[in-house]
Amino acid sequence: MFSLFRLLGCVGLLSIASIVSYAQSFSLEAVKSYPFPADLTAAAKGSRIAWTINEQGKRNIYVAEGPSYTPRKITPYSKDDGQELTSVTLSADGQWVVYVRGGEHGANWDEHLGVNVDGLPFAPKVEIWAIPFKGGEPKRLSEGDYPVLSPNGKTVAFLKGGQPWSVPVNGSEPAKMLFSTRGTTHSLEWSPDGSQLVFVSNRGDHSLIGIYTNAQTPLRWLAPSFAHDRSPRWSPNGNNLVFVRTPGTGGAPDSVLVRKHRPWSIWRVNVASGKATQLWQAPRTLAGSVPATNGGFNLHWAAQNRIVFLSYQDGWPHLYSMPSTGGTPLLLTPGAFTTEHIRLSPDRQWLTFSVNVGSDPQDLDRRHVARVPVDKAEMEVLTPGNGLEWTPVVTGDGTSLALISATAQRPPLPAVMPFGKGIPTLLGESLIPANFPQRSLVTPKQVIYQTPDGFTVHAQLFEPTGGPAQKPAIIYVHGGPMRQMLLGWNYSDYYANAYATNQYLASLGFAVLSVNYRLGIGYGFEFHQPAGANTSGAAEYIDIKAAGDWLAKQSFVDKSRIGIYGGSYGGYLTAMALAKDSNLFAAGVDIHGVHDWTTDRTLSITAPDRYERAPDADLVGKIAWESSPTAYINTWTSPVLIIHGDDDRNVRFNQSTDLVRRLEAKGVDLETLIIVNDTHHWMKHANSLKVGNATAAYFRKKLLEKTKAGAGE
Ligand SMILES: CC(=O)N[C@@H](C)C(=O)N[C@@H](C)C(=O)O
Repeated sequence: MFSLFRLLGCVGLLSIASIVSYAQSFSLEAVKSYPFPADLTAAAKGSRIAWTINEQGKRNIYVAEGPSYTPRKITPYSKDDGQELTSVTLSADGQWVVYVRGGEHGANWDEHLGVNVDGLPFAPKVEIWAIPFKGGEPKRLSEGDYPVLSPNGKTVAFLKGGQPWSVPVNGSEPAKMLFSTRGTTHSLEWSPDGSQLVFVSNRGDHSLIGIYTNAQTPLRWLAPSFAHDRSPRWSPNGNNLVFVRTPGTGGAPDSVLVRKHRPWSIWRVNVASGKATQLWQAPRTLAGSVPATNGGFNLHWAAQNRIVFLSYQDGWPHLYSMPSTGGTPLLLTPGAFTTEHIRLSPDRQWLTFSVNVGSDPQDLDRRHVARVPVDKAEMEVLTPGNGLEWTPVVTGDGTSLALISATAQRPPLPAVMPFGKGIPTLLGESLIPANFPQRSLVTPKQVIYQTPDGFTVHAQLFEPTGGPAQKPAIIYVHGGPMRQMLLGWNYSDYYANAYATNQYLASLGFAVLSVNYRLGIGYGFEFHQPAGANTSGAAEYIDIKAAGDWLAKQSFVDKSRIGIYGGSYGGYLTAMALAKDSNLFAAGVDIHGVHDWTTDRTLSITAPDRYERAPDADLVGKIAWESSPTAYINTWTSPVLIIHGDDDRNVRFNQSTDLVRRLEAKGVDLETLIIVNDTHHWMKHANSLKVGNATAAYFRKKLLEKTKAGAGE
C-alpha cells in the first residue's frame, strides 16, 4: 500500500527523472566542440584572407583566397595546450602570415608572460612566428609581441621588453633591437613607403610620439607636450600624421564618485617640420569623453583627405569624418545603435563595421555587418536578417567582404560575400563536428523588463522544451562589464563559451535568463556608463535583482529554485545576489568574481601615496565597501560553488581566497574548484569543460536536490 510519503517520493523521483530524461539530449563536450573563428584579416592586395580557429583548445591558422575561398589549415598545432594565437597578419603581397603564439592578451596585467596550463617545467614563451601563405614549416622569428609587417613584406617590427626590435620575415637573420628609449614603447606603425616607423613612448605621466628612421638617424619627437599623445596614424603620402591627445597624469586629485568629462582631442602634425595643429576637441560632456568601446578612438586617415574616428558624443558609439585640415565632423552613422569592429578598407574609401541595427526589431540584441563611405552619411547594413555577423574585412582587391557569421543554433564560421550586395558563403562548415547538437539548441527569446529605478533591461530566455510546468531557473550574468550577450552565438570566445553553457543548462531542463545589465554595451551611453554603478554604489545589481523577481513571477518557473551564475564581473554580481538576496536566489556558481572592491588596486585613492586627497576620498572607501559582496556576508545563506584559476591576470585569485575564508567562517554551504595554472579565460579547453560540467552538476544537485528533498517531506 502506498503511503503518502512513498507516493510523494515517487512523484519527486518522477519529476527529477522527467527533468533529467526529457532534457538531456547532448553533452557539454558536444555543445562546446564548435570550431571558434577569430582574428579575421586580409592582405592589402589581392584576395587572400587568414583567420584563427580554436578547435577544442587546438588553435590554428587557416587561410583562403578568391575566387574559391577554400579554407586551408597552415599551422600544425594539435594539442589543447593553452597557447593562444594573436596578431595574425598577412603581408601586403599575401606571401607571408605572421602571428604571435602564447601569452594572455585578454589580461589586465602580465599579458606577456607565458601561459603554463600543462605545468611544464618552464612556461612557454610569447613568440613571433611566420609561415608562407602557401604552407610549410612555421619559422620562429623571436620572442616578442605585437608584430607589424613592413609594406614590402620583408621585415617584421615588434616589441620585446618594452622596446622595438626587427627581424626579416623569412628568419634569415637573428632579431635585433632597433633602438632603445626611455619609457615603454608601443603602437608601432610603418610609414606607407616603409622608410620610417612611428611609435608612442609612454613615460608614465606623459606619452610622446616618435619617429625612427634608421640606425644612423637620431629619433625625432613630434609635438612633445605634458600630455599623453597616442594612436598615431600616417597620411597616405607619409608626410603627415594624425593622433589623439589626452591630458597628462597629474593635477589636484579629483572626486572619484562624481562622473567627469574625460577630455580628448585630435591633432595633425607635419612629419618633416614637427609642426602640430589641433583639428578637433571632443565636446566637454560626459558622453563626449574618451570612448570606452571596441577599438577606442578608431582613428584613421582615410581617402579624400578625411580623418575618421569614433565618438560616443551623441549617446551612441558612432563614426565621424572631417577634413584633414579640421572642421565640423560629419556624423556618418546616425541612429540608436552601436558600431564595433571598425576597419578601413584597403583603398581607404570605406569603413566596415558591426552594428546592432537592421531590418528586424530585435536587432539591438544582435550584430550585423555594415559599411559607410568615408565622406558620406550613407550607411548600408549588408547582412540584415535574424542571423548574427561581425568583424567584416574588405579584401585587398576590393571585390569581397570576409566576415564571421552565426545563428542561434549554428556556431560562428568565417564567410565571404561580394563587397556591397550578396549573401555570405560559409567557409569551413565541415569543421563543425558531426556530433555538434545544432538541431537541439533552442532559439533564445528576447525579454525586456523595467527596473524599479526606470532602466530598460534586455535579456535572453533559453526555454527548455517539454518537462514539468514549473521549472528550475538560472540567471546568467556576463562579465566585463562592458559586454553584451546576444540572441545567438557571441563574437567573444569567452561569451561563446557562456552561450554554449546556457544552451546545455537549458537542455538539462533549466530555464536560463541571460541578463544584459547596465554597464553593458549596445544600449547607449547612459546605460553603459550609469550613475551610482560599480564601486560607486553597485546600481547594476538592481538589474540582477529585478531579473530574479521577473523569473519568480513567471508561470513556468518554480520560484523556490532560482539559481544564478557568472564569471568575473558576473561572478561579482552572483556573489552580490547570494549575499543580499539568498531568499530569492537558491544557489549560485561564482566564477573568478570580484568580492571586495576596497582591496582592488584601482582604488588607490582610498590609500593615497600623497598628502592631497580627493574631496570624497573617505566616502569612496565606504561606498566601495558597500558595493562589495563581502559587506553582506552576514545575510548570505544560499549554497555556492566558487571557482577560480590561480594564474588569473584579470581578477586577483585572492578575491576568491578571501571570500572562501569568510564563508567558511560563517558556515555557508560552500564548495570550491581551483583550476591550477589557468588564467581568467580558461586557455585550456579541458579546463573550460571542467568548469562548465562542475557548474551544471552543482545546479542539478542544488536545485533538483531541493525537489528530491521536497518530495521526501
Ligand atoms: C576588464 C576585465 O578584466 N573585467 C573582468 C572583471 C571580467 O569581467 N573579465 C572578462 C570576463 C570580460 O568580459 O572582460
